[in-house]
Amino acid sequence: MNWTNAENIPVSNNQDVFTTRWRELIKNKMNFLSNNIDPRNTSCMVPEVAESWIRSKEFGVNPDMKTMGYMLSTAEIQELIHQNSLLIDTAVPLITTFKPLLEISGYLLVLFSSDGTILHQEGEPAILSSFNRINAVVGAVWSEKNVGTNAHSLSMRLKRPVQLLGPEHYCLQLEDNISSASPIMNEFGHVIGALVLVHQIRGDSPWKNNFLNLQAHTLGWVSSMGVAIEAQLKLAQRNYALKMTNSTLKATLEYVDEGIISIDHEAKIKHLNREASRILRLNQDEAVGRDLKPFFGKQSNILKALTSVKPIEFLEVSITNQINELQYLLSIKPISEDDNCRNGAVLRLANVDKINALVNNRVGAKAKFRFEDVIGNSEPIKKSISLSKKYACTNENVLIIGESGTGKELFAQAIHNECRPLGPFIAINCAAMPRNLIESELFGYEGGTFTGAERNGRPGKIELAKGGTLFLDEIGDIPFELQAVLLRVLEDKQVMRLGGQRSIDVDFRVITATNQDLYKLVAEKRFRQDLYYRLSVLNIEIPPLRDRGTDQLLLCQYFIDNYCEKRGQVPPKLSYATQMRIVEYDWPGNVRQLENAMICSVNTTQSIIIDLEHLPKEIIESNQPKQVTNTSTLAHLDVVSIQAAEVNAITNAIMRCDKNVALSADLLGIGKSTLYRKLKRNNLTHLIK
Ligand SMILES: Nc1ncnc2c1ncn2[C@@H]1O[C@H](COP(=O)(O)OP(=O)(O)OP(=O)(O)O)[C@@H](O)[C@H]1O
Repeated sequence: MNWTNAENIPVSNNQDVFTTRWRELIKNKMNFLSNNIDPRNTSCMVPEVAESWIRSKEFGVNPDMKTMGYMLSTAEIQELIHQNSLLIDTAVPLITTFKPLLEISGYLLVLFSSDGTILHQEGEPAILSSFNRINAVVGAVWSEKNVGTNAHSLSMRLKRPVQLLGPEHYCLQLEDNISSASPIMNEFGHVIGALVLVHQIRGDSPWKNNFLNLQAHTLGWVSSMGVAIEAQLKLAQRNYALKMTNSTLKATLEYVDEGIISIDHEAKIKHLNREASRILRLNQDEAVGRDLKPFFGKQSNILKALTSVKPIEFLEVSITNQINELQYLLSIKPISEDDNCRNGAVLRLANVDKINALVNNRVGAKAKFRFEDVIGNSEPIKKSISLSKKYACTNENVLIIGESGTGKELFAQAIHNECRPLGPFIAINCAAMPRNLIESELFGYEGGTFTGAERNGRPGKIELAKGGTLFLDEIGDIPFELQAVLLRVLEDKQVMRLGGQRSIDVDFRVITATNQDLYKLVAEKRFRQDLYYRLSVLNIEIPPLRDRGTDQLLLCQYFIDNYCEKRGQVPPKLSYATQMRIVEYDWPGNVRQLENAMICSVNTTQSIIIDLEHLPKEIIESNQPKQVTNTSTLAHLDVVSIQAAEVNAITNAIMRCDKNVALSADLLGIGKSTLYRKLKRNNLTHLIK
């Protein structure tokens, strides 16, 4: 039907407000469309509607079009539905509840996306099919740009409910409708869609009906539906966020390699991660609701802590599952609403072995030397290396015998790295440790064992060596009374802490070292014979430095190069006389003494030569030099040639005399002209410039 001619509308004497408004609107639209008369200047026009008419005209919308909007492609529709899934899932169930009412009342309820595309609609079959005829179907885009002024576009633009009365719609096809629209906004106030309730007025003279009351109701209805959808959306969004947080938390907990258990106020399991279910040997379903207390046996302090409001940190506990008893570090964080009432707690179980490995790593309980680091080509050292390599991969205890500073620990580390490189290397010097501490150091202690001890107890070095090597240096100095305990640990491979009740399994290898004659100590009853035999299953002797021939000079250069490299310095060379003294010297302190002597010499010399005078005093003044019978000892060495010695001497003198030629010549015991000649011959004239 066409109501665009206002003159066709009969005006009766008792014409009501509604009819008058309808008539005026038609008149205005005709004036605007045909004569371009600005609709904003008319009293019956809502300004926002007038502006929308103007925009619609500017967009080039044809007010007489028969089918409205345009269709999206199937793929575009799928994408749109996916993007608006939360809105659709929330709004459609609500719209559906009104379906029976809509079907008998001549109404159509339509859900639009924020860009004006139809997402869903329900209504009376007659109105639905009449709207379908003008392309009001799911996937059709009905924006202001292509269908002109309409209620849903205006409500989304103005962010408030809007009602359009028949001729207020821009297109003729919509003029027999009263449309009430409510925008739908998300929690951030962004418009995400709109809901429209359309009432189609049928009959030839719609203006005769007073729809004022109806208008008020429909606008109220659609607005409250909009509010309800928004509330549902917020809830759905929160639920979604909560779900996401929950699954992120779950994934994080699964990833953590510690056992995490949450319990209620009675210590019943509420949730546990994969590691905890592995520790307790319970799958996650059977664990929920189970009492956690039995897993801690009779450890009364833990049983109390499980239901207490006080947190605990890193308490050593043993957990008994169906198969075995395991050591863990337990932390409990109570969850309480206030200080006195506890709702539950979260427990953390950290694997003691992993923590020990971490601590060992951090405190440097690692062996850094390998056999490649053992410097020496002499027959005696080559023999020690080859024997050590043979013994390295057996699991037997090894006793290393050698004078002080010969490299016993170096060999122990190399043996460890050959077969247990990933395990800890725990070294104890039995001579350096106070007698009263050595026992607790070795075996550890339980909490409260003695005054000054840590409250929670502490593992001993033997426990820390689990999976690796325990290196007991100067084993001859271990107190006699401890020898029996050590023997038992070595035999049983179990350790009991001081003050403890339970034995802890320890798998480790023992390497001992001594510079004493252990068998003599046995004869003197200062060392237990049974322990001696247990420790010395395999023996390795490290030769003293004086028996290693030219290894001494190899070691010298190795230590000089190493030291200078660290300091970014050019390594000096040993003069012939220095080399002679080094091989003659007896080296009572062995390699350690030689290393220190080289560090001292590098620091003393100011030049590229280490001369006799730069060696430590005891070596220079040593009055019992070892006789070098065979000068071929030095033959393979980097012996300084006479010319090189001359260059060194001249360089040295000129540097010491601050480039003063006369003084330098004096110092060298030659004349000035001879010095000039030598400088020239050796290409050293740059030194005096
Ligand atoms: N053959 C070698 N090659 C390289 N460095 C060595 C060699 N022998 C010993 N050293 C070095 O000499 C120093 C002393 O060695 P180490 O501590 O192993 O001797 P030790 O016999 O265990 O001494 P002590 O009897 O005093 O315990 C260390 O810095 C070590 O790295």
